Amino acid sequence: MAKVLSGAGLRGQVAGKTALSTVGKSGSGLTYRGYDVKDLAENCEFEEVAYLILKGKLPTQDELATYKTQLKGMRGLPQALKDVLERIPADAHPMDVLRTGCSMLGNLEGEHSFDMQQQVADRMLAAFPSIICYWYRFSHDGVRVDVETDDNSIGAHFLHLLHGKKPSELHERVMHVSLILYAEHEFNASTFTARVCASTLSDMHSCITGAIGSLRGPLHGGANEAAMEMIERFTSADHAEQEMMGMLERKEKIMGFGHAIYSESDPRNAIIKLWSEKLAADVGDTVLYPVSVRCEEVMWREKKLFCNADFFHASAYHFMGIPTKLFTPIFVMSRLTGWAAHVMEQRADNRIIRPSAEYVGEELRSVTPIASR
Ligand SMILES: CCC(=O)SCCNC(=O)CCNC(=O)[C@H](O)C(C)(C)COP(=O)(O)OP(=O)(O)OC[C@H]1O[C@@H](n2cnc3c(N)ncnc32)[C@H](O)[C@@H]1OP(=O)(O)O
Ligand SMILES: O=C([O-])CC(=O)C(=O)O
Repeated sequence: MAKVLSGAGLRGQVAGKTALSTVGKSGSGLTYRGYDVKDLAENCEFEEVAYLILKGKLPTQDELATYKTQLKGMRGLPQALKDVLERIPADAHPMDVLRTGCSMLGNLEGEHSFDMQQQVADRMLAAFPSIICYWYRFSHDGVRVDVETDDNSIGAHFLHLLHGKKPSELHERVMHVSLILYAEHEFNASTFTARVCASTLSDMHSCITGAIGSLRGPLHGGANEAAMEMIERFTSADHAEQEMMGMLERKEKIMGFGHAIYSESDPRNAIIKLWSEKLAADVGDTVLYPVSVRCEEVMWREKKLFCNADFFHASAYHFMGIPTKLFTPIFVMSRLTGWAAHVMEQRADNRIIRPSAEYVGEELRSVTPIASR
């Protein structure tokens, strides 16, 4: 049954056109340029999907190899950017680091013409894992990592920089799947932010910096971190159930559940849940995965609320040894493709986005001189 889409938050309003994705349409729940996300997650690497989203078609073997080589060559960071990253304290939120990193990159390598948009998007795709890991390793371990790795994928590059060693095949595959699942999602809040910014004919770095700020909130991308903070407090499935019942009674919001558009399930959940289960077996987990499953059961039984893409990402990332505060930055590393493609789409058929407001303030009145107020 489709969700009734109306009311506050612009729900149900068509705010523009897109050829990039469909969300919650009958049949396959999520498609990128006509391909079901499940199909893409089963059969593709993230770089193929990034190419699809940014350049409009799935690459051939040769095109993919050339694209990956090109991205590999763009992983380095200018010294001035490294200097800025070294000044950001260890207790900063990594999403704020990425926001600053993206903005600084725009100062150093600005988009001077829209002809550069593809190149600027590719550069960010290659540089964001370097930015986040350079800062993380410097501020937490006092190490200046060499960000120019020869890893064959963005996900492997990220895990290599983070852990100081190449990831296992399993972890690299999970990163491909995760980055594919997060890559694009129509007019969600952060993408809409990017499109509003693009509609003023602003530069790509400004659009992406704004989008990072929108994704950071716990009602959007920040939910994967909030979900992790919740599930790690539970010591067993029964304990999880008991605590969740209390939270529901107190009408607390439970992060990682519900969705603005989907009504019965988020198609990305079943996919990442399966990988979380595999990772749980790989690390011998007997707590976090069963806890997560019980949370899912309780929320459906009590509220008919389902896990969104963020919920099982929490345990999956945790099993790969990724610190919780880096969860949402990984979302950025992926969603960047959707954001940039939306910016390009907006520019190709632009009118400044400027809705109207319903005025609910005072009627017209005159100013009382300050001495008489
Ligand atoms: C993957 C990337 C994403 O951004 S997915 C979303 C990530 N965010 C979260 O997980 C945060 C928790 N979820 C929420 O806050 C909402 O479900 C979000 C996603 C913001 C959607 O909001 P909205 O469209 O307003 O929800 P709704 O109209 O379906 O709400 C109906 C009633 O159910 C409630 N509800 C909803 N979600 C939760 C939840 N997670 N925990 C507890 N209650 C929830 C709403 O408050 C609403 O209740 P009521 O009718 O106002 O009494
Ligand atoms: O579409 C939304 O509102 C949020 C979401 O799931 C996403 O951005 O992936």
